[in-house]
Amino acid sequence: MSTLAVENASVDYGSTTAVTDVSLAVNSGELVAVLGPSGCGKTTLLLAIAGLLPLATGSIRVGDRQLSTPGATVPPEKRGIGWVPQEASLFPHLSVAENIGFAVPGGRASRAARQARDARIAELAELVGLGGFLGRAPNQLSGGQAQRVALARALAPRPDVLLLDEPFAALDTQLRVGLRREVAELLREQGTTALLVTHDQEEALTLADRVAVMRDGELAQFGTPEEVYQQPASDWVARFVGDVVELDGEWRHGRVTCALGAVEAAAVGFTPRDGERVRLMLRPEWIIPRPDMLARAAAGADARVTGISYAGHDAMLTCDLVTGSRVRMRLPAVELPHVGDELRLAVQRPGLAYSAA
Ligand SMILES: Nc1ncnc2c1ncn2[C@@H]1O[C@H](COP(=O)(O)OP(=O)(O)OP(=O)(O)O)[C@@H](O)[C@H]1O
Repeated sequence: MSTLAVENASVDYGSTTAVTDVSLAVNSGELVAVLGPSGCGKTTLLLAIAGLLPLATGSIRVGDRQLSTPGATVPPEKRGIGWVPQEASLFPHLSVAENIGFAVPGGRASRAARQARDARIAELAELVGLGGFLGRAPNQLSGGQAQRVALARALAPRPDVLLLDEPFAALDTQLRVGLRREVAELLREQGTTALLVTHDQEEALTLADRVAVMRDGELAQFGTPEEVYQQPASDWVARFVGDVVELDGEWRHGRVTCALGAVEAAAVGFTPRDGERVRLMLRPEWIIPRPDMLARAAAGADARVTGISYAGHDAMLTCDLVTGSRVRMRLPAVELPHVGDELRLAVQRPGLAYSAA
């Protein structure tokens, strides 16, 4: 597999620019998720990488091959790029084996070439867990099985780069979670360089080595899942990637004085003056209860639990602060407080301060 380098790429639909000046380098064997809300340009970027749309500016390279520049686009079938679409879109009149082998040369060639092709089809069917399904027709497969065939078909010609366009979106929740984990493991085992488009934050954070967050055609942040979640580059990224607790406050000496007390914080993207109004953002699990009496003296704020949303492994608590604000706090569902309990809340790691302007 090879590296994929997208540099300053812009893509237009007539007078509408759908992708603006995006630069993205995917290392060999890396799985990168392109995450963003509907209409932000994810699919357009993928189509340009696949060679189905021309670039208005910039370039796309795989390894040392220049594949797209404005005015020159290597056609899709010559780019060495595989595509797994949202719905499997298998050829209905072909068997599973014929679908997998569709893009593998050798069908009408010598006996040795045919044998190599059949071996590749069998190997891939095994790889995606469908070794016993080679003779089946697509209409005899479940949605998850069809999507596995689509993955095997895309991997069969040994592409340099694999593009996956929301491949799990059409599957029900349980199947989606299981299949996406399997697929990520398989891609890692194969050392596949892959770009996965999704609008599902959890999918991006759990599967990818790095996440490219897109907004309105631009790259809003490109980093590891931890970076994107713990150090969002803007308040928009913070809100889009996960739950946030937002409080207005005043910046003073590296702390934000707000309804939760004087909370230590890092300013993101600006240098606040002492006394400046800022917006503090916290993840709900950064807030913890301090039920012990000693905590009374510690920084924090008194609160009453007003709601609990139980999710099995953890729970989201809604707490009303005596100062009048409301915050949400995520706790492991081991020993949970009850609605009506009074707690003292503290923040266990520095929050993020964004400009209130
Ligand atoms: N063929 C087209 N002609 C004109 N504009 C288009 C065309 N296809 C997409 N667009 C516009 O380009 C922008 C990006 O669309 P794109 O499909 O890339 O977004 P997306 O992030 O993949 O969205 P979704 O998650 O809903 O699939 C949108 O504003 C869309 O309306």
